[in-house]
Amino acid sequence: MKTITTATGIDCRHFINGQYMDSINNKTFVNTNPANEEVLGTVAEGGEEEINLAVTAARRALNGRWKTMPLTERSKVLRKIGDLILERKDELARLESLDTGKPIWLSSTIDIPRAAYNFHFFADYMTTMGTEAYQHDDVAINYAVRKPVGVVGLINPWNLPMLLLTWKLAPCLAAGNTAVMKPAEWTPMTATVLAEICKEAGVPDGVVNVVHGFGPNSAGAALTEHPDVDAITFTGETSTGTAIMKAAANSLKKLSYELGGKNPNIIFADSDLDEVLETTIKSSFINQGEVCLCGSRIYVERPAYDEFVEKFVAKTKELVVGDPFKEGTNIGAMIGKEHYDRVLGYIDLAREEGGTIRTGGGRPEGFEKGYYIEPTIITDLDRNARCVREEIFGPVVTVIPFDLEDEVIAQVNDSHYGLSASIWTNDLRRAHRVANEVEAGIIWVNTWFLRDLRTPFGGLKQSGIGREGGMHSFEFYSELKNICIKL
Ligand SMILES: O=C(O)C(=O)/C=C/C=C/O
Repeated sequence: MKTITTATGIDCRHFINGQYMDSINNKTFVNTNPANEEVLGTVAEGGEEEINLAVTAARRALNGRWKTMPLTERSKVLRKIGDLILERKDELARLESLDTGKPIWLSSTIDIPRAAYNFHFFADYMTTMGTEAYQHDDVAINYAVRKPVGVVGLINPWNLPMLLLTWKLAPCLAAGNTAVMKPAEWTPMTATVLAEICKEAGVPDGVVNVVHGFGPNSAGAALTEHPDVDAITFTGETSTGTAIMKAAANSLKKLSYELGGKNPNIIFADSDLDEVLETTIKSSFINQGEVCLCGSRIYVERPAYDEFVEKFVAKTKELVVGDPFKEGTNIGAMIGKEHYDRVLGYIDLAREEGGTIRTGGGRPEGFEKGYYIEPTIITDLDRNARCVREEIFGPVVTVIPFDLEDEVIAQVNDSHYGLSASIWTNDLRRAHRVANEVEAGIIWVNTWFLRDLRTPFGGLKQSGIGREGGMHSFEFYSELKNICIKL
């Protein structure tokens, strides 16, 4: 594997049964850097044949060394993966920023360290797991044992590629499963390197497999339809989630989904505005707004509305959009042309819907190449405007005033999403009351994206199915068997 010494990328091949390999038909597709539209390398284009090879390897590996390996040894392997990720942090951060367009400081301080922590966390957590037992009078004793689900398909998004891949792969392996990973076509590089890191850490051949591909009838579709894949875990757009569910239905696969969101950020007038602004800049624009948890619907209690908007616009204007590898860049490039056009389309729609663009609103000056969009704040939109209701997944937020608590809760809950929400207030009772009423799976009060990996993580409604995190990951990545012994 060519390590990164220049601003170029690497060629990405499949990783099946412990070996890198090209596609059987030698087909490849080009991987492009969204920050300058230059070629980073080629990617093996996988399909049904490569998925079949990977699933066969994963099935065989289920009953090999991985099954007989003592729990403490498997825990050490996961810990070693985390260690090796940290050893290669700079290389992995560079690859992640080349693939995604996100600033290198973000890859280096969040994406890659969190990827390592995902493995370190589950390496520890897996050794603390218990199950349950019940004494049935003097008649019988019942006890439950956890067994792996089996072969798991991991279909990975492009916004936080390594953070999210490891968030799923770590518990998947901790529970004794084997994995076939399908990275997003725009971000193949860190997943490709992760495969060799797993092998170096002692993961037996066939336990971890990577198959690249894109578009319809590709590796992703083959993985979701494969009869010998027991479960699918997916993070991404709600519409793709629906398609996967249909494909997985015939073989009744177990599904874990973290899907889209249109997350409210509710700011009451009694909150500390400076503290609110510092976090709201992040929850609005970090990672180019390409985070499913971003607070893209901002509701401000009317007494604080004008001051908030004025200060929020001023701070947003200070943000630097540009080269992900340049010191001082706050916002990098969007993932690719298609998404760039889609987000710009929403900004145009906001104008048509009567919105006022307070700052941003398009492509920044001075960029010949690359998919850059200015951080954009929109006010004066009706609550039913599409830009208020639909996920934009870019550096674009709407700000809406409200007067009454019940009013803002009703507006916030009037959505088919229900992933996360932030609530800002110093009124303790109101914080609990509003948190209790908001329909979302993840609520932050006076903060955002503060993560404790033991907590249940996932969305309601069309934002997801199931929860991952701590015990909840094991609920998904294992099967509980109850054994009843007659005394
Ligand atoms: O922090 C996490 O565990 C996580 O899953 C973040 C998801 C962000 C999606 O865009």
